[in-house]
Amino acid sequence: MTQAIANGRNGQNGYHVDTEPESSSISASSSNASEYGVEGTNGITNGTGNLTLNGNGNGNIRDRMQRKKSSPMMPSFMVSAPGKVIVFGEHAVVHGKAAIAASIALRSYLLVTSLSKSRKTVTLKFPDIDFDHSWRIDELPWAIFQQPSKKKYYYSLVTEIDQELVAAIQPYLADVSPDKPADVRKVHQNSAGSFLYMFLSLGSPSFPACQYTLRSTIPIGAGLGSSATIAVCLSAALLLQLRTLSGPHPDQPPDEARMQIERINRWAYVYEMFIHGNPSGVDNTVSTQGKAVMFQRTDYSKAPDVKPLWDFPELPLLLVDTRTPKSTAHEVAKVGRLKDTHPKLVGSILDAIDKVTQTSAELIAEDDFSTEKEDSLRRVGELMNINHGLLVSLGVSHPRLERVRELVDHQGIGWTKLTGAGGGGCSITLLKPGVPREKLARLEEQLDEEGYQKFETTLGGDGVGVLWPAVLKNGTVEDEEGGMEIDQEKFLNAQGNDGVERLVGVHGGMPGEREGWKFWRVESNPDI
Ligand SMILES: Nc1ncnc2c1ncn2[C@@H]1O[C@H](COP(=O)(O)OP(=O)(O)O)[C@@H](O)[C@H]1O
Ligand SMILES: C[C@@](O)(CCOP(=O)(O)O)CC(=O)O
Repeated sequence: MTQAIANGRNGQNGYHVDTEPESSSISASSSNASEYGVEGTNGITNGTGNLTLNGNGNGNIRDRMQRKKSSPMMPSFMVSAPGKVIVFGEHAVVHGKAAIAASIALRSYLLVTSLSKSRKTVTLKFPDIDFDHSWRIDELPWAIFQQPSKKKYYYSLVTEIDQELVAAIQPYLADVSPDKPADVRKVHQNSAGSFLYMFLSLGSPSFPACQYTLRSTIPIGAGLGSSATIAVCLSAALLLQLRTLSGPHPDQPPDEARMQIERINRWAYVYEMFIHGNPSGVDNTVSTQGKAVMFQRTDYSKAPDVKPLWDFPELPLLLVDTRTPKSTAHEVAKVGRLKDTHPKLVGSILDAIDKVTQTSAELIAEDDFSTEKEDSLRRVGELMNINHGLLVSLGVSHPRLERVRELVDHQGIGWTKLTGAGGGGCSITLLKPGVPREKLARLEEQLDEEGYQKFETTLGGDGVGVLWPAVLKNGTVEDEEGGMEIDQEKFLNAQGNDGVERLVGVHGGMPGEREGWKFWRVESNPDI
């Protein structure tokens, strides 16, 4: 049940009391407002049992709002989300088949800084892609987003992008990066459009002025889900600013944590839909939840089936970036066209990929499966090779990916498949046990000479995390008692990926956990 409560100027402040069907026990104000000592700007709580409505839905609320004190600014905070590899099932997953994906240690980091009320602007600062733009909040097209037939809430399940709303955003993209080359400008406008769609859907004209500064250690457009990490970071940040998330905190019951993750994931998917058109949602799901998942979306009007694979093995993987840019939308559309032209044939290739995914899930669930056993690794490796062959037949490989197979598989070093959309991007190799060190060193040299980038990464880390407030102990002279505040300048000045990791990383560039970052942990819930 949803009761939208206007403050007398229908929808002007976007105040609403939401009783989420599947979550009526979780309050919109939740524990974090008090936990973090934040008095919000636009939250009216439910779940407290003391909020009543009169006939026109605004009486008591209006009284209270008139009495509402001016609220202090939110502290700066950070959100982080991991990239992913698809181990089995990319492309087939767009057509309703299962895929297995796992999070990786490379992550995006978003710093949210509040501005004084007089500023009234919202800013995106994405230095990795040289994008910086501000909008005046009160000039944005709120009216159309808040029409009763269009209005969405933090818990809404949005499964398609509304083209009328997209059209309403267009004028606000016109002055985005006017001096950049057309291709760069398109990327910036796409980022801006996705953000505005989510901001306007969730926010209100009274949303606090703020800046979103993003840095990422994930190569862009390489098949490691970089766009999904941004989607997840922005979704979590907005929902936190609206105080519609509880936690994360260490004692949080797993089913409450699951609900928070579900909310973040739903809105991250909206961002991904805007950027990609027809994404399966596997990237944002694994980025939100972390670890590894078996994912399937048979009906695009419903939420996907997501089965966490808590015991996903720590496979010895080599991740290689071809450094050849690709477009996910382009590769997905190519497969779609091939399917339209040869429905039966492509249908059976997609079925075969599904079979590979299912077989691998069964294999790694076997009691005697072990990453120490050659036979176990060989069977997974063979499935990866089959999956790659099927992707080749769908036309989504690339000569640079085939060259990795030549250098690695044909030398007996491992089993390789492309990961993500293909057409460039990255490959993953499952390394054969017992390959001589010299052989591996030669491979690394050769990859380096040919302009490939190699990543050593672990699979299955934490999903979306929050650092609230943005204060960390870095063991430097800048640390005051209680830590060092991460401000925008420090964040922007961090040198390269290592600098970002050292300054704000969830592990601080070291093994183990760093104090400060918190995660919604859902492991112990057997139902998801
Ligand atoms: N570090 C970043 N900063 C800003 N935007 C980014 C960043 N990384 C990715 N993006 C956004 O994501 C898009 C790439 O997404 P996509 O093609 O799906 O690649 P990937 O395979 O990495 O997910 C970029 O065009 C840009 O809009
Ligand atoms: C090809 C696809 O299965 C994965 C795309 O991954 P990426 O954008 O290359 O990280 C598309 C999707 O699942 O939406």
